[in-house]
Amino acid sequence: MSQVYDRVALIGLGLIASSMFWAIKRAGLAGEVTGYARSEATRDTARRIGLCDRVCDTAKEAVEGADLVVLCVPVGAMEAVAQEIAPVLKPGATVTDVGSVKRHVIQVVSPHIPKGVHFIPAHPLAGTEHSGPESGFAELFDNRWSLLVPVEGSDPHAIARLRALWEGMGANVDEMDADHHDLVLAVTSHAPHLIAYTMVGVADDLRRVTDSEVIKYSAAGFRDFTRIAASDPTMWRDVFLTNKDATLEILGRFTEELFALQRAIRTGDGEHLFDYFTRTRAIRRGIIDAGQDTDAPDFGRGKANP
Ligand SMILES: NC(=O)c1ccc[n+]([C@@H]2O[C@H](COP(=O)([O-])OP(=O)(O)OC[C@H]3O[C@@H](n4cnc5c(N)ncnc54)[C@H](O)[C@@H]3O)[C@@H](O)[C@H]2O)c1
Ligand SMILES: O=C(O)C(=O)C[C@]1(C(=O)O)C=C[C@@H](O)C=C1
Repeated sequence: MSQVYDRVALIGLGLIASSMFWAIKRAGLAGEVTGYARSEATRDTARRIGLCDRVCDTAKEAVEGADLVVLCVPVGAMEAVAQEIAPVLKPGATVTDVGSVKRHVIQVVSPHIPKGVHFIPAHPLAGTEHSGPESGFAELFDNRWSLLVPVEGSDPHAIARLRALWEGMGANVDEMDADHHDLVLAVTSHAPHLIAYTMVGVADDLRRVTDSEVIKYSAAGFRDFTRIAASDPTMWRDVFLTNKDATLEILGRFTEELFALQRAIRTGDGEHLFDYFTRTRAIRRGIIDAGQDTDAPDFGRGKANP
């Protein structure tokens, strides 16, 4: 892979920024990568582990002269960072972000982007429950989607360049409108996280009744919930506060379906339960067949589990 940008600046040195750094280095996609994080402790850690070619003590210093600036902070911090770096953005540079919500980021960041600077929001659909500068790894984006959400009048050449960066980091790239993005992610990511947080909260409430049995006999389903519910509280608080409408819409539908299932259990309607689970099983199969669950073990599909 050849170099896509001369200089890239990463603002906020957590899971996504550190993974981007290692993926950029793996493929030689940038000449120099600078980085900035708000806390001195994070900057020290970054310097110690060689995260970024140059770690700067201010966001402005990191951004000066950069051809690409990537905002890798929680969604609720995007506006303040955009406002701070705006005066030093290089004409012709591109600003992008990796936030999990897109309409809100566009609303609060766009007004701060000077004329002559491109703004192309993005969102990699890849992550883990870990956060911070030491949690990143070069393979995070391999074979995952990264969605570009161009705003009105986005320059096609700048979009193509950002696409080349994400493809160079191993991702498959698609473009999507911001509102559609926020609705899709409310279904596939935001509501599921809230449900996991709730389920683990319920288990915690029951702790006095069950002692430590919930942990001791934790079955696979609950373990998956605990992994998701260990995700960063700041990040997820911001996601729910900024993707309010779409999340509430999906939770409304979720509650209706939950009530229907609750009723089927109470009335002994096995047919309803069986049909429902048959339909949802087919969705899982579809995801695996589309090759989008790289973590899924092969359960011998087509043999014992067709
Ligand atoms: N974790 C995921 O699974 C995931 C996946 C895709 C996208 N995202 C999005 O990526 C962004 C970063 O998430 P992450 O998982 O890398 O988070 P993280 O917690 O690992 O890192 C965030 C970094 O931003 C820094 N920061 C916070 N406020 C700041 C500010 N005002 N100025 C400068 N730095 C600040 C923090 O100190 C930290 O270093 C978020 O917007 C999130 O929604 C996360
Ligand atoms: O795998 C995980 O741990 C994640 O939660 C990653 C995940 C997701 O929901 O898939 C979380 C938030 C993002 O914005 C994108 C990806």
